[in-house]
Amino acid sequence: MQMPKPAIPTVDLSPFLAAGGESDRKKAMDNIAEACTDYGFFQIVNHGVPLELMNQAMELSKTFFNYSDEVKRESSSGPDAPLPSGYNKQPDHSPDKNEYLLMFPPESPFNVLPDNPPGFRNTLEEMFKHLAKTGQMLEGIINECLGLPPNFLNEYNDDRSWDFMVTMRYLPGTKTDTNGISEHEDGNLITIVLQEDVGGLEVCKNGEWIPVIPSKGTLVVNISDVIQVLSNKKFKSATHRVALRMRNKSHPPSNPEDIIRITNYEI
Ligand SMILES: O=C(O)CCC(=O)C(=O)O
Ligand SMILES: [Fe+2]
Repeated sequence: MQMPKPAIPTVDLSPFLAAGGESDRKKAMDNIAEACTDYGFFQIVNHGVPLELMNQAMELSKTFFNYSDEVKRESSSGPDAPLPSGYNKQPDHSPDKNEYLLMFPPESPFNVLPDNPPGFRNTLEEMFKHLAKTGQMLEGIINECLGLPPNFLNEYNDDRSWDFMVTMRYLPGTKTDTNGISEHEDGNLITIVLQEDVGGLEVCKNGEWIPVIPSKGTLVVNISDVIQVLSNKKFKSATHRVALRMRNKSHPPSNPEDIIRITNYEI
């Protein structure tokens, strides 16, 4: 008999946002510590990012990515830019099949954000602010889970101007070419991913690939290298990848070209 695959745990963050009781908070922290130790990944619900805003960001991203390459490239920072912000597409020879729009915090002078579709820029800026707030809250929680000095993670890098957010579309693969992002670990502090309902994100645990099952309104959190080092490897910076073979009968996306992610990287 085949054993069911283990699932990446989901944690309710409401005790940290509302006036939650101490015991609910402690329970959530224990779940997070266990998830970070076992997988380096967990999912969060009741995180404070409005569902309507997340839906809007996804919808407007789809509209943007459906524009022609020529229009999208109007939001590219160009080869001489000091930083790779704005629109970019992986070159044809790249093993990773995706295109993306990268931004720094809303006030960054390096941002190159599109004017269209209307409201897109503002929506992305709002998403950034919300995810940054969620990131700060998670840093506080992880700080406590690890027993670090109070506020250590929030203060270790108090210059948040290099945090960045990527809105990405995975390109349609082929039968044999299912790679969205090759396996890797993230080099930052923590990463927060808004997965669309098509999934595709997989985490490696003991050599086995475990899918992160998407669920409406849920965000994925992954521990990255900095926390792995600070925790002396207690918390894992897990190897993960995006495999686009979810275009099967069990999980068909409404339109296979609309596989959108919004990912925020706390540096
Ligand atoms: O799109 C995803 O689900 C994950 C993206 C990712 O791993 C990354 O951008 O580092
Ligand atoms: Fe990653």
